[in-house]
Amino acid sequence: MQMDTNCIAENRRSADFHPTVWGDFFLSFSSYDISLESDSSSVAKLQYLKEEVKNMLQKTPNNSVEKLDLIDAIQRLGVAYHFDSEIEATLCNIYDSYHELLSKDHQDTNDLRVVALRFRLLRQQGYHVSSDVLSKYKDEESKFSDSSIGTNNLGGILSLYEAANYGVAEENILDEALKFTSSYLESLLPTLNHLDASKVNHALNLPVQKALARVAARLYIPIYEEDESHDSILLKFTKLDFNFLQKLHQKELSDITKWWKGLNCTKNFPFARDRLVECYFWISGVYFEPKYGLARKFVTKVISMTTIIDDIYDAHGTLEELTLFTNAIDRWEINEAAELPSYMKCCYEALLDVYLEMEKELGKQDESRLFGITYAKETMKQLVKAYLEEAKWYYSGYVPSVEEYLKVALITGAYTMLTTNSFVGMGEIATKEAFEWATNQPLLVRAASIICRLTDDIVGHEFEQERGHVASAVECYVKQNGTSKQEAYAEFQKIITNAWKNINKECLEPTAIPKPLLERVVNLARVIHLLYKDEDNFTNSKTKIKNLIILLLVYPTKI
Ligand SMILES: CC(C)=CCC/C(C)=C/COP(=O)(O)OP(=O)(O)O
Repeated sequence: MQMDTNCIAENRRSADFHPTVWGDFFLSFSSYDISLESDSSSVAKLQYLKEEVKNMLQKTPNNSVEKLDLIDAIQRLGVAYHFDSEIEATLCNIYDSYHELLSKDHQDTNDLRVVALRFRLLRQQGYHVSSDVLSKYKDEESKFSDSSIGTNNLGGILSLYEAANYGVAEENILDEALKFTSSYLESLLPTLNHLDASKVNHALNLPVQKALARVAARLYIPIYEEDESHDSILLKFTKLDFNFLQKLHQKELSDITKWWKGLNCTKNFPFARDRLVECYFWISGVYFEPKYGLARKFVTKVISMTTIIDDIYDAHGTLEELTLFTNAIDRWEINEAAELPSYMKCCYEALLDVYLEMEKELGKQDESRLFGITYAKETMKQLVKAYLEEAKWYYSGYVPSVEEYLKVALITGAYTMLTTNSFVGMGEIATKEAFEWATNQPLLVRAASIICRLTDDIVGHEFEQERGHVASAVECYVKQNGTSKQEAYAEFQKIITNAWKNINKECLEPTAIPKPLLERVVNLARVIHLLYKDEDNFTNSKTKIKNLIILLLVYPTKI
């Protein structure tokens, strides 16, 4: 039966989200054809430079400081994906001779910059090397201090700071190092020259461990260029590669914009956030490499639909409609659409189409890979059931305990759904075992979900409460403990810090599932750090995220 939505329309909440910043802007990039690039001179140049960098990697001795610096630069510049096997082989070799190296009385082994860099590169690669190696940089009182580290040792402090971000639980020495270096770097800022200040600001804003590869690369390129010690071949290769990928991303976004226009959001979902480009930015943070093009397209569509669905549950839908919608999703059957009010029907059909299209695309490649879609749909069903649970709490004015809230709100953060959906287009590496892992709340996904939920609640709860929204973690905490909001924020920050430590731990060998899959989850957490750390830059997308999108997806880097 078709419901009359007009008669209850006046009771609906509205959040007054600002309209899309981008409109049809990316449609203009429709003519780019990557296949035409394959014989062009710019691709030949790119290939040539790539070989040069590879040669450089092969020629530089593994036990040299130059090799560590080269790997660090390649990773920071966002081109490590071209040299995965070379970097893996080098770091494996360094790890094998690590203890021997440390026991030798060698000048490099005492240089904090080098010791902390080697430690970090190995941890980043998943080797659980001991942080005790840093204890010799403490003073007699067993504290890090400027005297123990040496004045004028900016390189050493920066290197220690980056290393300290890779701590796991109970690694007090890294906690102390992070605390000391963060405040020391802050205090140095006013005294530094332009280049050093840029390095410090970059590190404080986006430590390597929390940085999305493309964002970090785009911001690091000018810093690297300004540094006289840069390698000009690597720099040239990085810029060409950045621009080449940018064109590819523009074309993908153009194609997805065509699909989005077909949904006519302004007419069909005027109450919802129209954030397609921001969603693409989110998912290209999860994977940016060319080989994940199909996966990117699929998950961008999924997350854009989820944004509309979230706004239906949080604001526009009545409880009766939401119950209908949840049941229809649970049955996942196109005929169910007939039972829904027209705005929901539109959304339901579009959502089912997204999965159907992916099923067809995957089926063309390999029928045996379709099982991933079943897992992906299942997590979408769980997500809307949790949305409904929150809507019921809202309508009954119920404020749960923090524990009860998180049981539901870690699902409504949508990171289990996005993790699972992000595996679908990743090919053979995403086995049934990997999907089982993703859907059973493993520690890594739980940690990313905690970061997502608590960061979002800290920055968003006031605006949400004003417009009428289920209690967030902040309201639940305050009610349960009779404290101030500030105390709740402080407690949640501690939980977020621990969640990052769990992320670090889960990325150490031996990992539960292959690392390229884990990387998606870590990147999901990194997106939150970037977009939600200070405010909800996704919902209010006119400033920070707009500028990042301009840097990443509009203007090429100057060659
Ligand atoms: C992770 C996903 C799916 C992102 C898509 C956009 C989205 C729903 C963001 C969170 O919005 P919100 O702050 O309104 O979320 P909530 O209503 O859960 O607080």
